[in-house]
Amino acid sequence: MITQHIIFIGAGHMARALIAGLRRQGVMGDQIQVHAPSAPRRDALAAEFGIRSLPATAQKLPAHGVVIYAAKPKQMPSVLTEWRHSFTDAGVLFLSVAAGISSTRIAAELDAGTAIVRSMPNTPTQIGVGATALYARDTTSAEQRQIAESIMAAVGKVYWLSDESLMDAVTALSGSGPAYVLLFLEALEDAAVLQGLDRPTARALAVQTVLGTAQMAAASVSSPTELRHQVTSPGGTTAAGLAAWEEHLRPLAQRALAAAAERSRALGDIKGNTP
Ligand SMILES: NC(=O)C1=CN([C@@H]2O[C@H](COP(=O)(O)OP(=O)(O)OC[C@H]3O[C@@H](n4cnc5c(N)ncnc54)[C@H](O)[C@@H]3O)[C@@H](O)[C@H]2O)C=CC1
Ligand SMILES: O=C(O)[C@@H]1CCC=N1
Repeated sequence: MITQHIIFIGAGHMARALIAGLRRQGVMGDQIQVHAPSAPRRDALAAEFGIRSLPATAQKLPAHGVVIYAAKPKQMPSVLTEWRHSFTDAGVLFLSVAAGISSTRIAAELDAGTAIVRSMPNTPTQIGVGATALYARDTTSAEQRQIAESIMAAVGKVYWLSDESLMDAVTALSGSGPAYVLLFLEALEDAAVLQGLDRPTARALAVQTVLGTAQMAAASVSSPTELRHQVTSPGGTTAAGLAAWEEHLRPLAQRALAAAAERSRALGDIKGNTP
């Protein structure tokens, strides 16, 4: 059970996905507060989820609270400057979801000894099926690691990394991944419409096919390759379709993940990042 007070800095898409997931899991509205400069944005979250809405200005943190950094990477320096003195209270955990920003960088801006966990969740957390990678600095106690894990496990699957440099690859895969899958769904839907299906039927069949296949892969001990062979009759329709996919898909996946990982590394260069 999550009993800690959870303080969100940032009221955007990722904060909303996490808050929605935590509330669905029974975390109480009065355990969660959200800080952001835009009152309409944070007030909308407060109204939707029954949580507290507060300005972006720093305030005293509750003992053993968890601060979830969910503003943009480029806002991290000014936010840390604003909040750094609030972290002097023992037991507060800083849990970042920001792409690219290393825990070493965060630690340099906060009191030595502040507990820091860096994470990379994704938007399916909002319905409890997220994928989150976590990395803890050695200033983080076993109990605080467990708290970070409980928060992210409440909204999906959790994977610990022992090497923080892998976070860029994780960001490229599961952090950005929902957008790739959604683009794939759009492309399948449009291609099916081109083949004559009406749009609602095309969309429903595309979504159910991706969902069912992902569930089958998750439930199976067989590899994706073995499962794919079960679908592929010699000389059949699947083999014909796969030949077209094979021409581009693997090199494209490599290019896409390399580009996203490179962008993650660039976001970590706080002076050079733009979004
Ligand atoms: N959207 C996604 O799928 C994922 C996003 N992330 C990370 O989550 C973070 C937030 O991303 P999004 O929610 O997509 O962005 P967003 O643009 O939707 O939200 C950013 C929020 O930060 C707030 N903000 C700006 N300045 C602030 C300040 N000084 N103090 C407090 N709040 C401030 C804004 O008002 C806004 O509510 C980023 O660091 C991103 O790298 C991580 C995983 C997935
Ligand atoms: O696009 C981004 O930068 C963020 C990080 C992972 C998903 N969205």
